[in-house]
Amino acid sequence: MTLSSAPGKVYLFGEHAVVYGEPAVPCAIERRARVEVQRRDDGKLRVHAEDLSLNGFTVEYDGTPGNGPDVDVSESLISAAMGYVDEAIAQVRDVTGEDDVGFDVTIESDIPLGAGLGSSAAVVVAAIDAAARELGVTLEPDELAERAYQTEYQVQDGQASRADTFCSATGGAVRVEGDDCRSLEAPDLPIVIGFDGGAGDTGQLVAGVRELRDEYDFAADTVEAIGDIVRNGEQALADGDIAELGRLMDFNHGLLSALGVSSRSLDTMVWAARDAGAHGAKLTGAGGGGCIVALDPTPETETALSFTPGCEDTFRAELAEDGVKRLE
Ligand SMILES: Nc1ncnc2c1ncn2[C@@H]1O[C@H](COP(=O)(O)OP(=O)(O)O)[C@@H](O)[C@H]1O
Ligand SMILES: C[C@@](O)(CCOP(=O)(O)O)CC(=O)O
Ligand SMILES: [Mg+2]
Repeated sequence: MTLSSAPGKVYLFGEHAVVYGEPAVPCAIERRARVEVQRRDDGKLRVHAEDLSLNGFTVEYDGTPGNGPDVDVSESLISAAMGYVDEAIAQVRDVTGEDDVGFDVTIESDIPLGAGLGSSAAVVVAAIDAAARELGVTLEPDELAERAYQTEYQVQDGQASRADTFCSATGGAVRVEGDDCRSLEAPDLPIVIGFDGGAGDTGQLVAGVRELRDEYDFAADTVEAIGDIVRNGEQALADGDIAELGRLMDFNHGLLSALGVSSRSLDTMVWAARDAGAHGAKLTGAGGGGCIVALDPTPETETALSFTPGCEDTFRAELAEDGVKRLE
């Protein structure tokens, strides 16, 4: 039995635009997915994921073809939900050369699904790390991040950046631009998260931005402008200038909203945070629903969010210094 964990993340800046080669700065947070893996010699894949619910059902899924879970939902919905784990195991079979190996996989996570906190990347990083180690192969950080990226790339139909997976694998604050991935020095940031209880479909939201960008030059310019915000943001981060970081986050949210990936509840939470005196606030991740990230060293934003209709949960997030952790 082998157990690894990996953190989720928030985007300080640059989601979506990073898919088209602009830089982005995500930051790992102390909310983790833990994946326990046990080798099976019958080649089957059995996945137990308590937190994975489809239309209100919690499923236990045996990945064997023709042996789907006993719930009243379509096969396509199930494969959409299980795609990340299936592909992560395919990457492990490939990297170890053990094409026919099977696994029992148990996933436990404190990261809400589809909410912009990178649950998919955390599950994928921890699953690849644990399954490879279960077969006696300890992956170097670069190889682990690359395999995790390939997993997201496959599942999201070729529309993924290296940002989430690199950040989850290495921890801390990182900067990703195309295939250039590096760690950044970051001050202690007063991160507050608001969660509307909902989720967005990353693949669909990325596809929507792609269509806008293909159709309108001004949408392509908007994507480039997000890149400019990120470059300014890096400087503000290096200077430890929280007020400037907040202003740039506000601007970034406006441009994401223009690209159609915000929602009423995300906007409501962003405004609640701003009204409470946060330095800045924006949606994080793919959008459509899920989480916002705000910067506020005082308790005001958390208090305001806890009274905001549509905000289901609010909490402070510590920067996760460590990426993947090898637990057993
Ligand atoms: N606890 C979990 N158990 C099993 N699968 C998970 C878990 N958390 C995330 N996943 C996988 O990640 C998907 C959500 O990823 P995504 O849509 O990219 O949102 P995000 O990465 O913002 O949370 C889920 O549909 C599921 O496939
Ligand atoms: C929209 C995007 O930039 C980030 C998606 O983040 P999340 O899966 O919503 O946490 C897509 C990507 O970078 O692969
Ligand atoms: Mg994701």
